[in-house]
Amino acid sequence: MEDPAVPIVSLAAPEAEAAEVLRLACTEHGFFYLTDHGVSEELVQAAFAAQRAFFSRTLEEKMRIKANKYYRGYTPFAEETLDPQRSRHGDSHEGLYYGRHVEEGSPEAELPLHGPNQWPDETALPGYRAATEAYLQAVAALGCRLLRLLALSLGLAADHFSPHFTRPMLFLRPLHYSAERSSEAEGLYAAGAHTDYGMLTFLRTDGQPGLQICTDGAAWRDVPPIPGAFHCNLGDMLARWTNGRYRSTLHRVVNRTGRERYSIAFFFEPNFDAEVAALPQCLEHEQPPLFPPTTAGAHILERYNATHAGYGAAATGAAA
Ligand SMILES: O=C(O)CCC(=O)C(=O)O
Ligand SMILES: [Fe+2]
Repeated sequence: MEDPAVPIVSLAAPEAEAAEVLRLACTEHGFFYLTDHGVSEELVQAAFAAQRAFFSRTLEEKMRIKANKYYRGYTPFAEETLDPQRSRHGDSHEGLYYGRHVEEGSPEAELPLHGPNQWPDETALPGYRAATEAYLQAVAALGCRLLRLLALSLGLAADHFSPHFTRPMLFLRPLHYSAERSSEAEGLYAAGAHTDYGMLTFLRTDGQPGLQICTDGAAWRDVPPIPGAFHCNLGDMLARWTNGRYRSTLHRVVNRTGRERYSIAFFFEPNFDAEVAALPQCLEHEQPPLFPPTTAGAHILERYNATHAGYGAAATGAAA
């Protein structure tokens, strides 16, 4: 077999071995494939079937669950511009956001991004909610497994990150890319170049190519899907936490096929109030931290505001 584009972390390997592969992947690539992860293919395919059914509804129907003030729900085509510098159009995808359910009126719902999900009508899309929730739960459990390995890979106790994930922020983001070909000349991208904001991202795609990464500041490299594997990558928050030792790598999606594409991203983030400050283990030779301490919530909100046209309006309750 040809060498994979980025390392493969197998959860079937002994923990110490997997942690070592993960460490190399995180320091050199910021991306890896995750295999033997235990999330059943049936569940994944059911989640994809549900999203295809949702995105095939009319715009009017989809807009009934337009992202609310908690930023959960539907975001139409071009609402997101991941690379405002190079893009002259909004990204050619539409999407959805779901998270951990937070009861309206509960103290936690006072926090930005925390609140109830908005689900499409069950009679129009029977089974949609069950398939999507089952997938969300499965990837969240996988996220917890990865946290252990991540801690071990940094030479920390396996449960180091656990206290920061007692009320995690979970963002499930089903995406539907249009068939429109990307054009660098026209500043049109399926998903513009960006780094992810948070801690860990778990991505599945429908098998269509398009995802590219840039690790050297110059060349874009394809990261083709491996059947059954997750694409995983690290976001800026983990780079901050590890004082730059673990990389948050620039990536984008380009459409060269003229075909539609579906993917489901899952962003696994700490509690809103979790403090994110450089780990002492990552401060070599008394080198000062590269970033001031922050909280997970403040960090995420800053990035949402920069990339989502609808976010500010939704969060303040203004008509978008
Ligand atoms: O759809 C993909 O392949 C990548 C999506 C992505 O990078 C993101 O949503 O942050
Ligand atoms: Fe991304």
